[in-house]
Amino acid sequence: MKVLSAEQLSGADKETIRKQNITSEELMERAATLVFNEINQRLQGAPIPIKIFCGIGNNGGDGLVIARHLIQHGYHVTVYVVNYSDKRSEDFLANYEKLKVITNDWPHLIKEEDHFPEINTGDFVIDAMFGIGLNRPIEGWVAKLVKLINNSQAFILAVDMPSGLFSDKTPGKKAAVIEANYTLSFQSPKLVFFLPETMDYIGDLQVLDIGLDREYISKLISETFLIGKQEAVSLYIPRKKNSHKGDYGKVLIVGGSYGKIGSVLLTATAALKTGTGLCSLYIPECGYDIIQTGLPEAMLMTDTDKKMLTTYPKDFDADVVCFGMGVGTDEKSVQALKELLQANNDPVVIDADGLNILSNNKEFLKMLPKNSVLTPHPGELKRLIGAWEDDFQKLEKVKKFSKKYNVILVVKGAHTFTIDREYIYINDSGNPGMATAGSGDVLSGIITSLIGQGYEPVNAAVFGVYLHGLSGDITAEEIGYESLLAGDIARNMGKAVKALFERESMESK
Ligand SMILES: NC(=O)C1=CN([C@@H]2O[C@H](COP(=O)(O)OP(=O)(O)OC[C@H]3O[C@@H](n4cnc5c(N)ncnc54)[C@H](O)[C@@H]3O)[C@@H](O)[C@H]2O)[C@@H](O)CC1
Ligand SMILES: [K+]
Repeated sequence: MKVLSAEQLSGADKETIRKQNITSEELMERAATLVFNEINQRLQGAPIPIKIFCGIGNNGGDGLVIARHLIQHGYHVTVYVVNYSDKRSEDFLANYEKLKVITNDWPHLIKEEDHFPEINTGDFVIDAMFGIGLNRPIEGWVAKLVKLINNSQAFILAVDMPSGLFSDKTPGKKAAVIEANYTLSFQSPKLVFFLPETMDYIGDLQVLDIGLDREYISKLISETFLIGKQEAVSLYIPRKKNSHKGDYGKVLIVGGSYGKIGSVLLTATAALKTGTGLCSLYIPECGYDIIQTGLPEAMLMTDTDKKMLTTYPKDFDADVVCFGMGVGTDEKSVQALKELLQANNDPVVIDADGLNILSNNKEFLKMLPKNSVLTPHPGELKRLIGAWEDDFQKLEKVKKFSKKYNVILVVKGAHTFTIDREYIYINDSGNPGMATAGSGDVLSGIITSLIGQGYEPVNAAVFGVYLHGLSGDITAEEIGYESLLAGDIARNMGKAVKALFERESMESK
């Protein structure tokens, strides 16, 4: 799904109004009615107090439409107009008049702190103060109102986006932003919904298709995509009946050191479980028995050093090489990575200490084969590209790095971002149970495996990240977050691939 900017959305808005020959008020009616339907479906007429806070722009207009439908369906509604300015939008005014026709309970005007209502724990608050039109931070008494709502413990539903969030920049740590429990957003998710600094404001997210012109949207050039099940399925390459193990990649995993052999074991298990035909490992000698016992399907070569990697098997012919998990950053192991980069022209996957070695030896970056995949967590990313001021600046820095070195970065987080030059792919699978040791080793194994099976490196990264999250979701469903182990993610890869094609799970994400 395309993640559109505020400009693109308002363009689509205008084109829809023109092509469908409707007014902007009718479009507002359509969008806000969808929000009402969602609320009605969930509340089923429950007599809980609903407090709707409307701004004076079109987000506020949505709030008024929602209020009208709720009142007409017998809900207990109180409407507040957060009157921070007198410049009410036309569609706000039209709906203000319509509301007056159906109720004697006129909206309460809030113009200062003294007008604030009481908000209680059991209230259902609808935040329709600001949407994509916010262009400066919320200040003064409106900021105080936002804090009052946040502190109330009431359930908060945000319309389009939580008030206080911008679509193209982060609001800053001290800014007044609604902390929603649920966000119902129109037509397209916004980039800020997925950034580490701002994702917590969103709560659960649902995107409503408000029927903006499909043709116009399909022609819009977007550089940012949300990857859900549908997008993931489209990347899958089916296996041919007439095939043999050589068709599914000869993978080489290089890593491990004394005390960290488990990492390569996880990577190799994940690679084989993702469908790799032939999996070989190159590890320090101390890991020999561990790997042979733990993963009899894998083949093994050992370094002459007992405890760490010192060299790279230059003559070994692999389709794809993965380097870094559990390696450490000893000078001798730096040499191993250097040899690997000198010997390889095909894309490689670099993770963990492999990334730290790159950060400590920036001259290696130019040696990375084109379209190699780097999989940093936030700490490793900082060492690689330097510190950033906010998440938007981070994205710009990563794009620049990706372009400069011709590599793909998998920036790991609650929503993992795969960045290929100017393109951003935001992953929508996964859960907090996956924040566990070895989860990243498994991800590297999955991506490496897919590259070996013939996926383009960027597709391997995007699809691999999705499958990794999906396997984590399936595992968490079975055993909960707390006891989820990285090895479980690897072992459940088969279920994840199967789930891609199951009807009911197609609908769930
Ligand atoms: N396709 C769409 O884009 C649709 C948009 N609709 C709604 O329209 C919203 C956008 O409406 P608007 O553009 O009127 O903007 P908003 O309602 O988000 O903001 C209201 C106005 O407040 C002013 N403002 C901005 N920052 C302020 C601040 N810090 N303090 C005081 N005033 C400030 C701005 O001039 C802005 O026009 C969307 O978020 C959505 O809820 C819907 O009605 C349906 C269709
Ligand atoms: K809002």
